[in-house]
Amino acid sequence: MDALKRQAAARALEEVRDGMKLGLGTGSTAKHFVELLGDKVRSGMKVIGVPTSEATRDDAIRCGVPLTTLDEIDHLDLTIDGADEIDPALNLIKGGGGALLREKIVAAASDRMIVIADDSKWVDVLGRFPLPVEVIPFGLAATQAAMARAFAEAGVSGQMIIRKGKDGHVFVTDGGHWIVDAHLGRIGDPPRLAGLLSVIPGVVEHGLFIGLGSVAVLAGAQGIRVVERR
Ligand SMILES: O=C[C@H](O)[C@H](O)[C@H](O)COP(=O)(O)O
Repeated sequence: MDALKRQAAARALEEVRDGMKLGLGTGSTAKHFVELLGDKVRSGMKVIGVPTSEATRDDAIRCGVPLTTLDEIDHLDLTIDGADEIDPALNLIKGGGGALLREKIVAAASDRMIVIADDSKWVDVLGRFPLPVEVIPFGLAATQAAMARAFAEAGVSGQMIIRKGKDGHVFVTDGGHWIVDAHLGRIGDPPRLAGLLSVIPGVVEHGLFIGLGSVAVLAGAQGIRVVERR
């Protein structure tokens, strides 16, 4: 699986040109990309990256990739990031690693987003992977009740679980928020659910990426498949 992730990352690297401003994703697949990009930088390629998490910032520094922020620049040419699920419309579920907020800000500031993954992430319908929703701890019960109403309106339902870290304590995102993982099973209309979740005051952001992925690079046993958003 790890070899497939690296193959997808290597294929995406072919799209990177000298001088590009890049969004650097988070997770095990994006980490391969950062490492391979580091090799290119060492051989003379000039790029600058905006990391989508503290973990990716550390990786990029380790690999020698020059960094900036979206305070210093307001626009990126290309973001390369992983995903937890990808559907045929290139709607995504992201946030399994808890980085969805910065990932979405960075993807939205980019001309293009290439999603890199092993082909196990490709699904007909999103939702088997629990949907991460980043929330403000204040008023959590009220926010969860509003989320349940949004789910009902979008025709889905399921358990909501506050994410815990490996240490057993509540997982806290880079932005200081919590994550509620919603086990919905099958999300029939992702854009509708995304819209309903976005207007809940206690929801900072959710892991549905709609219309952001431009291309998916999927590595499988049969080779690499590149899918463009129609
Ligand atoms: O918050 C984490 C990100 O959305 C990741 O890109 C996503 O979870 C995929 O990670 P991985 O490449 O490790 O499967």
